[in-house]
Order: sequence, then structure tokens, then C-alpha cells
Amino acid sequence: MSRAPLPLEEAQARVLALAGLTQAQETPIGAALGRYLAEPLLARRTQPAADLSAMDGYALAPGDLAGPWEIVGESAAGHPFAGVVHPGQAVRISTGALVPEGAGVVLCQEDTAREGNHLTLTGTPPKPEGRHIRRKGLDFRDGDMVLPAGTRIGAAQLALAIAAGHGGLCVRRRPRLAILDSGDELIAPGLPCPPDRLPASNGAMLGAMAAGLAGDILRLGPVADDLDALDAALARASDADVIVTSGGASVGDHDLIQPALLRWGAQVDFWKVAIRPGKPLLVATRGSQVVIGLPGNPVSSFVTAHLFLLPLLRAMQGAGDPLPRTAVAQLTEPLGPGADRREFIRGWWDGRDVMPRPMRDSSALAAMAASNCLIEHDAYAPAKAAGEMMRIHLIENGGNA
Ligand SMILES: Nc1nc2c(c(=O)[nH]1)N[C@H]1C(S)=C(S)[C@@H](COP(=O)(O)OP(=O)(O)OC[C@H]3O[C@@H](n4cnc5c(N)ncnc54)[C@H](O)[C@@H]3O)O[C@H]1N2
Ligand code: MOO
Repeated sequence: MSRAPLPLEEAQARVLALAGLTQAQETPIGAALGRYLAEPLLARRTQPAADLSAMDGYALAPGDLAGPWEIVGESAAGHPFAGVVHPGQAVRISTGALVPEGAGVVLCQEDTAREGNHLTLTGTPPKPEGRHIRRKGLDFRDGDMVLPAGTRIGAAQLALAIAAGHGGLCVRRRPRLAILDSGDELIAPGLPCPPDRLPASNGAMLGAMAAGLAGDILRLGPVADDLDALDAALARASDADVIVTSGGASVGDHDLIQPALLRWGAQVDFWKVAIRPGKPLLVATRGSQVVIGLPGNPVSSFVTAHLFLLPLLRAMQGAGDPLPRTAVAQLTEPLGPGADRREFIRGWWDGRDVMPRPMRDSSALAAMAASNCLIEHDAYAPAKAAGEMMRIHLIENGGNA
């Protein structure tokens, strides 16, 4: 095991390489939100299935644009006109209704005047004449691949799958996650907390970050800094696909995560990444189980969960794009030169510019909670002036759509 901190990209690649795919399972469409497609999704129908009107108005024969016309019937959504439209005739038509046989033009209602069944042109006919007609197959055709494997099912993908004729989807099982936070100083949330103690906030935070990505979440902790207690906690994690620990990852006498993992039979894949905060990240495996050992400082835990844990949970479900998406934004104020590790600075992005928070301490939750992004500041980068562009990670919604 190398002791030199790994570059971030190499460390992320090593974690993703450990991600075994979970099983594919047929799931009712309502339960597929947030899941990843195990196979490409093929359309089971053509959309639109026939030429439809895109406007409320009148269907006319092709080229019959001058009028007047006699209204011979109606085509409403779900109630098509049974006959054929001939020159000199018009069929009242609603948005989404089938264009009747013989028609090739939809004239907008606003461009007409109607008296009884007599229709005249008052405005301009459509140009080109078919522009208000949605042609059969405009959206997709039967058999088309409408979504590739690895797509995350969001609201639009859910709607598309239903429109393409699906009532269920083949998605991958969400990994079972065990969260183990450790430290003698930790007190369960809400209990009285003397000055030498600290409320255990990381477990809940990690559970919240992983909520949409993990299936069952087993909370183990807070556990004492004691090898037997850690053994007992790890023994309860035998069904988990991923075990995330927080705290005890560093070099102190009470940092027992690594020895406990070794006793449990895990093999360390790597320890330490050249990032700040989050350097003491530890990654290990035990059979197909992957252990992500996060540093205990709350901001370090957050940043490393964002960069490693969530991508792992996505990759195990076959996500096409498991790493956090980034954007670029303009600094509102100068930044000093980069440190010896790539830094993730808490910041506020207003949609265009990004303001770095002055507080950089890895224990400081107030600045973290007042941020909606992490600003990447490269190791040894020169100082940045206001107005320079920086890469940012959006952290609302876990950074990924
Ligand atoms: N001599 C060195 N000391 C430290 C180094 C180093 O390289 N050499 N690295 C520092 C860095 S960087 C970090 S980050 C921390 C990480 O240490 P651990 O992962 O061992 O974390 P702990 O010592 O257990 O805790 C650190 C800090 O976080 C608090 N904590 C822990 N768990 C929770 C929790 N569940 N909820 C809220 N807060 C938690 C804990 O009380 C400590 O204050 O090590 C540095 N030291
Ligand atoms: O890496 Mo530690 O996470 O800098 O505080």
C-alpha cells in the first residue's frame, strides 16, 4: 500500500474500479424514480402515433388556403373525425386531435371568422402550410432506443418511459449501505453534551447525502474508539454492499478504523488522497464489500462523501456518469495561491458568480451549511484575481441531477 497521497482522479478511478454492479430488477415505474436503467429502453410505440394538430383551429385540404370553407365536422382529442376533408371543407380541430384524412393544413382559430358552418379567412394561413401539424413519429418511433443503459430516471425520463409504452423499468438494485461513525466523544443527537463531547452529526449527514442512492441504510453508531466495539459494529454490516465509516481514519492513538478493518478481514486498497479537506480517506474491500473510510471532521466527511461515496453508489447501479458534475463560475473576490493539496473551498454560487467563504476549517459546519457549492482550487495554483473562472461542484441534490 502506497503511503503517498494519491492524486484525486487516480483515487476516484480506483474506487470506481471496485464498484461491482448490483442486480438488475424489473420495477414498477412509480418506484423507478432516481434509479439507473440496467438496459437500453426501447420505445414500444410511435409518438405521435399519427399526424396531430398542434393548434386549436380548422383542418383543411392541402393547398386550400383562400377559403371560404364549409365546416363539415369536428376532430377532438380522443374523438377523431370519421370522414375525409375535401377542398372547400373545414373540420374543427383541437390541439392534440388527429388530423383527418384528406387534410394537410391546420388554420389557427385566431385567423378565421365563423358564422354557423361558414368559415372565412381573416388572418394569414400557416407558412409552410403544414407547420401546425405534428407529424407521426416526431418524438420517437416504435423500436427506437429512447434512453441508453445507465440513465438516471428523473421526472422527464419517467414521462418519456410512460409515453414509450412502459409500465415498469429494468433498473439496478440500490446498494445496501452501512454507516458507522466512531469516536468516544460522540453523543447521540439531542442529548445533553458536556464540553469534552460533541454531537454526532456525521452519521445523519451521510445518510441524508446517500438517501436517494442507497437502498437500505443501516446506521451503526456512534461507536466508541475501541477495537472490540468496532468489531461488533462491523460484524453487523455483513449484508452491506458498502460500508462508510467516519472518524478514526488518521494517525492518532485512537484512530482505530484501519486496525479494526484489518481485524475484520478487509484489505486496504489505498489511504490518503491529495485533497483538502479529506486527506486521510481510506478505501478497503472485503470480498465484494467496499469500505469508504471518511475522515471525521464534518466538512472532510462531506467533501469525501461527495467525491467518493456517492460516485461509488452510482457506479454500482451502472450509472453512465457517476462522478460529480462540475461547472465553471467567476470569482467574486480574489483567492490566495493553492495549497499543497487541491482544495475544495465552500462557496455560494448565485447562478453566475461564485463567492468563496472565508472560513476554511474542516470542522466548520456553519460555513458548509451556508454554501451551495465547492470551489476547486488546484494545488500550487497561482493566486486568483476576482473575475477569474473557477471549477465548482454544485452540492445541492448531491451535485448530480
Ligand atoms: N498528526 C496528524 N494529525 C492529523 C492529521 C495528520 O495527517 N497528522 N490529519 C488531520 C486531518 S487532515 C483530519 S481530516 C483529521 C481526521 O481525523 P480522523 O478521521 O481520525 O477523525 P477523528 O480524529 O476521529 O475526528 C476528527 C474530528 O471530527 C470530529 N468527528 C468525528 N466523528 C464525528 C461525527 N460522527 N460527527 C461529528 N463530528 C465528528 C471529531 O470529534 C474530531 O473533532 O485528522 C487530523 N489530524
Ligand atoms: O483533510 Mo483534513 O480533512 O484537512 O481536515
